[in-house]
Amino acid sequence: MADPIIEAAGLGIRFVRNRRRQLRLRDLALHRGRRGDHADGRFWPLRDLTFSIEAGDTVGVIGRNGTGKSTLLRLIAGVLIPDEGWITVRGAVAPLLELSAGFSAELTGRENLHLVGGLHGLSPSYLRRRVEEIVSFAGKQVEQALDTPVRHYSSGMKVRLGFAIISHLPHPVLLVDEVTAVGDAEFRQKCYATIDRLLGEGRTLVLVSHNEQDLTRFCRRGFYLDAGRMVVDGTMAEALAEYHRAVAR
Ligand SMILES: Nc1ncnc2c1ncn2[C@@H]1O[C@H](COP(=O)(O)OP(=O)(O)OP(=O)(O)O)[C@@H](O)[C@H]1O
Repeated sequence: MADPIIEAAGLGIRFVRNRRRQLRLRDLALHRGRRGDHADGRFWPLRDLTFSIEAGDTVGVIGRNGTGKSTLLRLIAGVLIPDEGWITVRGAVAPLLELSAGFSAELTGRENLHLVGGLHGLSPSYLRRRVEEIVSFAGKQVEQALDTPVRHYSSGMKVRLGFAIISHLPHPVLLVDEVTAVGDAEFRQKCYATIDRLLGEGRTLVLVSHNEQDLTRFCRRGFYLDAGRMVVDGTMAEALAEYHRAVAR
């Protein structure tokens, strides 16, 4: 059998909160005299995660706010480096994460398309051949503003262009973080149709969402995270059931 496309063991990462900015009298009283992760602002948003994902798996990640879901996607994307354990991804990753985050405000839509596409490993000739298709996918407004600096784009236009670029990557691993929560109804339909098409091609999906319909629609498998730990690695229905039980407690 082929090796898993994503594999992690004992995976953990530590963040440091900016205590100067966040320090409050209440915190001072709470932490005085105590030495621990939180006392100096250091904490583990994710710890001790062990899992493997096979090519073609569709995994939904559920959990309360701030339990490390987006951090997990950023570790898979290679944007963050673990402090403990390891993670291996055997294939290129198309990250539908912060969709307009990589854009340079002073560059035009067209220039950003080449920049971001290039950063994700697409060759200039491949990009030139696909520009029309990508731009038409992004919609009329973006098409008309293609040679305007991105700082004049609305947030919806930036997200559309970002989605159009990333969804055209041929990469086998697709990471999606609440992308269907942004944009209007038409954009959402486009997102759904695109994700369906990409999954039909056998891509591997890791989806973070609070939208249970989306999770159930796209994912066979489910991870339920709580306080940075893996509580359930099972079917999507099992992960959702445990999450509901925890929320009701
Ligand atoms: N760069 C960072 N530096 C310090 N702390 C961070 C950083 N990024 C995230 N955090 C903190 O790490 C924890 C996990 O954040 P993460 O975004 O992974 O949670 P999440 O489960 O995706 O939350 P949500 O459901 O609200 O999107 C949170 O406490 C968050 O405030």
